[in-house]
Amino acid sequence: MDTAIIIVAAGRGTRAGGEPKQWRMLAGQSVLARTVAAFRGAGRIIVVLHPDEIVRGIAEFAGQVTLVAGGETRAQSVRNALESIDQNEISFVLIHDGARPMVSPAVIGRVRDALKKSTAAAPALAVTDALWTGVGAKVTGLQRRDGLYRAQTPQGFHFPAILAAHRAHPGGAADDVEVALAAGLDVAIVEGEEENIKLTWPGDFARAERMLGTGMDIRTGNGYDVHAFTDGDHVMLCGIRVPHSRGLLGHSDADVGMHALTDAIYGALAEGDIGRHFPPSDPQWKGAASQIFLAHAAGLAREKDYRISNADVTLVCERPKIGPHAIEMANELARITGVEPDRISVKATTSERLGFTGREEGIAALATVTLVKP
Ligand SMILES: Nc1ccn([C@@H]2O[C@H](COP(=O)(O)OP(=O)(O)OP(=O)(O)O)[C@@H](O)[C@H]2O)c(=O)n1
Ligand SMILES: C[C@](O)(CO)[C@H](O)COP(=O)(O)O
Repeated sequence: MDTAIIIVAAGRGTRAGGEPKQWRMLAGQSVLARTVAAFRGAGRIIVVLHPDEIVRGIAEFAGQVTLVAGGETRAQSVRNALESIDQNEISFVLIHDGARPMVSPAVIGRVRDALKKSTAAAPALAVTDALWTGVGAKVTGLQRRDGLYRAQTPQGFHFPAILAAHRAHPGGAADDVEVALAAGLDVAIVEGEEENIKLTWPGDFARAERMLGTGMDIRTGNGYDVHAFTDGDHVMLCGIRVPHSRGLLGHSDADVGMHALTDAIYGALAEGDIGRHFPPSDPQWKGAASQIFLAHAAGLAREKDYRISNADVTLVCERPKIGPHAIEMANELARITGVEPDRISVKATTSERLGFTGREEGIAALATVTLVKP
């Protein structure tokens, strides 16, 4: 193999906090293991580790990679790796941050291809946001963005050229393109990828998990409620006043469908039930419109970054007939919860005249909800 891959992972990850970021787990694999895996088959892999972590590196990568002790700075870590390479065996080097585990074969391929024509090549993304200068959280001026790029790795080089450039450099370069430019090398820009992020700040890990599709949290909850009939001329069901020869008995407006849905949301959030948030012993909820309860549960879900993916409510009664009102009911539940109407279903069934609903002593309702946190 005439290509060496240098993966620098000797930093302390102070901005990310906690354990050095290369060792943290990302979707069931350490960041560094994921980065190393991305380069398997692309060349001879050299991993640069903090001197105190060489033993750990041997345990994790024995026989798969060559380990080199890093230096005080990124540039010094790269230099240590370059000096360890035999010039007779290697023609090209790709230098990559261990903290960029999301690098794709496409980006690696583009850098390698560009080295056929250029002594140096690196991936980057053109700046798309407007750029300002600022002091103390105040905008002080504008910066043209034409011709500005965000640099990524792997940065690729003809080996003798980058070795000489590093030997000649005074140190302190942010990356190897800076070292190459200082030595007068031409550097080709190839297309980078948004996904090729460098894990730098604490929030970057959740972002990477989301990109890998493993950060999604999906929860389901169910709710069940019953209210007995009493004297009256209407019932409130899923927020709709339905004329009927009887009413429903309850502390609030006895909207059995809305209560079941509210409890389903609380259940998915592991937040108890309506009684916990709106105690029946509290006189202020006497005769209350149940949309207060549902809006509270939906708001709690939003506060916790969940959105309602869908909800399904089933009303169990012989009468009144629900069919003519079902769409209006679903629309009302959608309005209160703030979701699209086609994500809410309201349907009904009789219990074939069996049991308390069959004897028309009351109405029962069941609800299922799915909450998603992306
Ligand atoms: N002395 C150093 C410093 C950094 N790196 C590596 O260079 C890459 C990019 O650096 P950065 O994101 O700055 O990592 P850290 O130096 O670990 O982070 P921080 O600056 O937050 O401490 C990382 O993979 C890091 O491990 C290195 O090998 N040797
Ligand atoms: C090498 C690099 O990742 C290219 O974008 C970057 O320069 C590293 O910068 P940092 O200052 O070490 O975060």
